[in-house]
Amino acid sequence: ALFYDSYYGVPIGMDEVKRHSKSNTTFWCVNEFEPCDPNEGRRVDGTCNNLRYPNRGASHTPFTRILPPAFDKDYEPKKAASGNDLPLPRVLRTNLVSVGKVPSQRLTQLAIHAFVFLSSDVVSLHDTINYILWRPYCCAPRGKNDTYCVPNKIPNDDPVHRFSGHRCLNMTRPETFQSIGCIPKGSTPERIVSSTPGIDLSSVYGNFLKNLQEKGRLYQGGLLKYEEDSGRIWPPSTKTQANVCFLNQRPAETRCHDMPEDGGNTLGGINLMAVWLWRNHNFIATQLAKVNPCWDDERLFNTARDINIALYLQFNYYELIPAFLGYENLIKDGVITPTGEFRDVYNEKVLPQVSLEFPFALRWLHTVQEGSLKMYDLEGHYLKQFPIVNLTLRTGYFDVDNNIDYITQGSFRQGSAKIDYIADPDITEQGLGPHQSVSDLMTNDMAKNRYFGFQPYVKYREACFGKPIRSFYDLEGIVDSERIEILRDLYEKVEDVDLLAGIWVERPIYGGYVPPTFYCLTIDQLRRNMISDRHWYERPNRPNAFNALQLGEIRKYTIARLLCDIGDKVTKIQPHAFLKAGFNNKMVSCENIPAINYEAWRDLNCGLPTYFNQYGKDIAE
Ligand code: HEM
Repeated sequence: ALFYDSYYGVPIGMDEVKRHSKSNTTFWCVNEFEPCDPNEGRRVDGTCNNLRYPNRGASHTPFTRILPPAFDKDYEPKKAASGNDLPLPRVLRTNLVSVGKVPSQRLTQLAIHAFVFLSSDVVSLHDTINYILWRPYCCAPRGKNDTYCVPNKIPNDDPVHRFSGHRCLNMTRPETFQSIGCIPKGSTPERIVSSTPGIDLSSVYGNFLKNLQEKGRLYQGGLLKYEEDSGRIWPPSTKTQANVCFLNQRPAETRCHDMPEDGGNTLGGINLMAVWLWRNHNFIATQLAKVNPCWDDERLFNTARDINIALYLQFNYYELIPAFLGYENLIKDGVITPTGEFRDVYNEKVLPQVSLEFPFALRWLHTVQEGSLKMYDLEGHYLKQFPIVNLTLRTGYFDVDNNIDYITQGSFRQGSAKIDYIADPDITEQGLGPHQSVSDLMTNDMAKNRYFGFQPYVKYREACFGKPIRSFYDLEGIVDSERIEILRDLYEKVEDVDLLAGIWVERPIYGGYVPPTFYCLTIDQLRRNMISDRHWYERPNRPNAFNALQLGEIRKYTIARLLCDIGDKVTKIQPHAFLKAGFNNKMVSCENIPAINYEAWRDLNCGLPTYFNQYGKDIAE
């Protein structure tokens, strides 16, 4: 095996490995992997994606930054230009984002589930687990002596908590290479997370080969392990009571997934998508086995995983992201191609990394999370609702009372929250449901803005759009006047405005529905993914690349097809299921939702006839 320093990206000797082993930092600070084979497909642990820098792309490797960091002394959050403290995060949140419930008439809950799942592919849970489980005391006197604790103050005149008496919101600092001990303290804090930076279904296949082998693979027919319960297929479950599904209401609720990573047991939306894409792997493997009876488990598994990741990228890039950022915008900016042909923009000089700004910008979507998960029967009749924030770490709920059937129906029938500067009260006042007595996700978002050391909003705005902003007047046309007035009340100068505050108040981008700076930070990463990923599914020149026929099949895929193939009792759905059903998007039988023809993967060596003629045309059509 090879040993690489996870931060510096260079090979290290056994002495160094032993030193880490002694100080218990091997897991975080050392990447151990087998030498690269240029013809091998995508590795689960992300190594060998870039053949020159083989540990880049693995977990625990550094983020990149779009703009260099800006901190105060000792890497504490920066102050206002005047040297005064910046406004409290909670004050910014309560003033800049209103609270209420306004249902979107355009986007469905499914779009939000898919987005949160996408973000879970590139971050990890430990920063949240830190304050929920390991340091629940940051608001208590004990928290004062713990340098990890950085709780958020609630002012006396808070619109909600002047009545409740709460004066503090629990929070801890983000974990960094410095705090873990990979690199010396005293340098710019660099965030560390466990997911691989690639958008590669980390929440399904995990980030480490050993976990996938032990918890994922069935070693039969290319399948992932699964359980059947009341006619439904689930990922395998933990058999002990001591598991991460803390909120399971026993004795009825017992299910807790035992997957290679725990992400699938966390937020409701991530859980749903993880179950669906887990099942989808087995659906694909089964189809492949039908057309290729001579393929062994290994080949079926690897091909099914490659296709599953490709389908996921296809619906993210061509369906989900356009529903927010605008289809034409994404074509113009080179994020997607309208032609459907191969596309090869790989550049080995660009390392497979995620910008720190990307998952941070995605937090803006907290404003679009509808708090009540509505459930419907198979005919679309409303049945009941449940607060989604109370589903975190409560996998068991999905498996009782047919809930997953009704939640699945709700996912494409219920609207998300509207994009409108208004956030759901469950997000702003509860956030973590029963896990904390009080929490405001968006106050934490604002506080993290500062602990990540992002430069001011105006610097990002200038980096994205060129034009400098020198005064609050320059925000005219970018931000509505009433919100400029609030910014002016809160901040001394326009150059003090935090990045997230700017994103919260911007007017949506032309041709799309998101704030322009969110757009800019998001497409930067979406482009980086395809440029830096040697295994990008649209490439004709990657190991085991799809042929034109196969890519053509992948291009047909939609989230509606996913639910038709593996959703619980889904027999009809609208073709664009991230958007609400309506005049141009009528619900139809699943038979009318384009499906993948797995004949495109038929291997003539298996000796069965093919359904395609030599021009790649489906003879059966
Ligand atoms: C039920 C709804 C949701 C809950 C309960 C929830 C909860 C949380 C929590 C507790 C955090 C950590 C806050 C902190 O920094 O202390 C967080 C961060 C985050 N959330 Fe959500 N969230 C929800 C919905 C969403 C949605 C719809 C998205 C869409 C993309 C999203 C994306 C993110 C991202 C990207 C982060 C940052 C993660 C990181 O950098 O480690 N969340 N969320």
